[in-house]
Amino acid sequence: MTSSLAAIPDRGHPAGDSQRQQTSTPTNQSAKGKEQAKLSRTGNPSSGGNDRQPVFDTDSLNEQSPLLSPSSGSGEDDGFIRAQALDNGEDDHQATKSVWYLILLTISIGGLQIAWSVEMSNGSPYLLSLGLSKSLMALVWIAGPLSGTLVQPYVGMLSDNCRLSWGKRKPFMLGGAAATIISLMFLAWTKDIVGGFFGVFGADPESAFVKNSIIVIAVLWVYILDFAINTVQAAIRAFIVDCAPSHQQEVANAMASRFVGIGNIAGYLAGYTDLPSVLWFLGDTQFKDLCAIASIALGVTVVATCIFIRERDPRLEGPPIKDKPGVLAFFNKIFTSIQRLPPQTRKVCEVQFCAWIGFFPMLFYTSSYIGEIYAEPYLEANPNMTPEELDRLYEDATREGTFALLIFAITSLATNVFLPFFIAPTYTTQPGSAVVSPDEGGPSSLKDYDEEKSWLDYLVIPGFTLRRAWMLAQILFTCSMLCTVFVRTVTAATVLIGLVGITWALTLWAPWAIISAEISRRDEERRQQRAQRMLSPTRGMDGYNSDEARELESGEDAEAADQAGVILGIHNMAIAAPQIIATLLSSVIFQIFQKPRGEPGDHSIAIVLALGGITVLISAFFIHRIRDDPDVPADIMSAVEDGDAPSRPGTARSRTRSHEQLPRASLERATLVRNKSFGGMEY
Ligand SMILES: OC[C@H]1O[C@H](O[C@H]2O[C@H](CO)[C@@H](O)[C@H](O)[C@H]2O)[C@H](O)[C@@H](O)[C@@H]1O
Repeated sequence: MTSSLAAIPDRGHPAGDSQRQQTSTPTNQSAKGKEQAKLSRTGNPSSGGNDRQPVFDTDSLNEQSPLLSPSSGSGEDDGFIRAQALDNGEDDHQATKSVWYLILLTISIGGLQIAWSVEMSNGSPYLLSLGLSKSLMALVWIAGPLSGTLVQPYVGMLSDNCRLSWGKRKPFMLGGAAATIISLMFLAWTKDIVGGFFGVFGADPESAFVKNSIIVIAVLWVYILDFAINTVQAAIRAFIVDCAPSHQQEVANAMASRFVGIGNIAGYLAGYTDLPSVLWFLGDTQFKDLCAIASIALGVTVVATCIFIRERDPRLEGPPIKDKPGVLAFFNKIFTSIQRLPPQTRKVCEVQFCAWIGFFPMLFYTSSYIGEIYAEPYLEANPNMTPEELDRLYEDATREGTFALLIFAITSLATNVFLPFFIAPTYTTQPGSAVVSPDEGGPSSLKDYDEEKSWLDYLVIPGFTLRRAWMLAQILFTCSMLCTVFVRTVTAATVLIGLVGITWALTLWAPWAIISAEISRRDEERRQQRAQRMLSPTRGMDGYNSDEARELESGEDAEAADQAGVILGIHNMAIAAPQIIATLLSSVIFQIFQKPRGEPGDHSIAIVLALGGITVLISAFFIHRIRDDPDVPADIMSAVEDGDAPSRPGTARSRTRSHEQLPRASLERATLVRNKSFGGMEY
């Protein structure tokens, strides 16, 4: 795998750096590596070339260097690995990334979303067309939440412990994508494959046996598909955390949510188009064509991400935790990991757990809700419709409902595109930053503040942080859902659903941004600690002495075990598990309030939606308890807010002055980086 940082412009590196990376051959790297890996005092191009500060020459220390092979055992090479580990504090991955990098990093989640939207919007009609009964449909719907609850933490755990040279997440992204594509293809062609197979043995394709076999196998493929999709989703989310720098987690996740929005709309629009007449070569039915499109989109985007974005070599992290095999051990591990979740992540999980009880009915029953409102006056006017008339009425009603979902998807995407420009930045300490005082050469970590203030900065609403926007969006959701009980026109109901598109946009963005920033910071701290350990002469190549290595193997150093994969997996459990609860609760409410098909006055869905709105209100309260700047000491924060420290991008002159005013101790802690939420036009 080639170095992505050589291919993609990276603002964190002067052009000369990346050019050198591109032109360095293994031979000349090894030749100059030995002398340049030494700690040397050289001019730092990032600081204008007029200062002298301790730097490592990263030319000879990049992860492609043959000198850095963890399997190498020579003392000299060991020295290089240690040097690189020390240098990790300022490694490529913490440098500010360009918008192109972020696009390539997150585009695969858009490809995946097309697969999701095809399954969610067309999966049920397809299975019904095969003859599956509506009552058994619930068995299929439960596959999504079930796989989300089980697969994502498992994949997270496996990928955290993966030590393949090409990365921890890429094997799961590529393997999961291949499995998703295979499942989509088999699902779409089930009738042909199963019918053809039994046909070889002379079975009648119209026989009950063949038809039932087709249904059973199709349902099986839906389960495999959901498990495969969740594998890719878990790996991509962790990949974003691993590959975006800590201070760009907000913007990376904003980008990801845009791709989710684009993927959704692309999926819905493809569903509207008469595909067999245009894409006949992909298949003779709408569902076959949709599955083919989703497969191509997923395959292309995942491969693009894997080719252009370089992961850290996980072998440099030392040996993986040896988890005990077995189902019990897995649940035990998850339970332990839940107990020691990082504080912000724990709070976000509480929010998600409550919120998704309310989101699930909104996502799944919206079209039926709008449809009921549409049908109501016709049913009142004509209580004795024939089954055919009812079918026609509900077909029109479903179209109205689907239109509302399209408005919802458009509002959501528009919010994801434009809202980031208005969000006030939060601050984070940057563990990967060099802590060097100005008199020693200036803090290179504060390069963000060198940027000129652009006109986009004037769009920012002071105090309107991502967390507050998220909280307000949840309250908006509650208000909209409570209104569903009173609304009686399709237009008004469509407006309510359009409004909750804003909530959905923030749901796809804020939680991941908050969690990812926290995990990314912790990972970086851990890398630095490891780097320090590696400098100790009593340590092994993995940075641990023999006692620590034993602890790790036995899982005693449990704190070190929880990385992005397992934490994000647990976060996904907090999304998926409440969907199971919501399914059960809503079926109870339907039992009580639902009226027979064709009878007016059925408001059962509105009741479910309104109750969901209340659980989302509880989640808004939990958001209220999350801090905007959890890791920034109060004195530093107030210095920033008072303008004593560089709070906003300003001129280099003002930056330097405010730095000189800070005491050394504060300065060291004030390796403060702005967590930008904005859209990417700034790059
Ligand atoms: O988080 C964004 C995603 O939300 C849904 O996925 C979640 O629910 C699925 C079951 O309905 C579950 O399998 C998955 O693990 C959860 O993340 C939604 O289905 C996706 O479209 C969306 O990207």
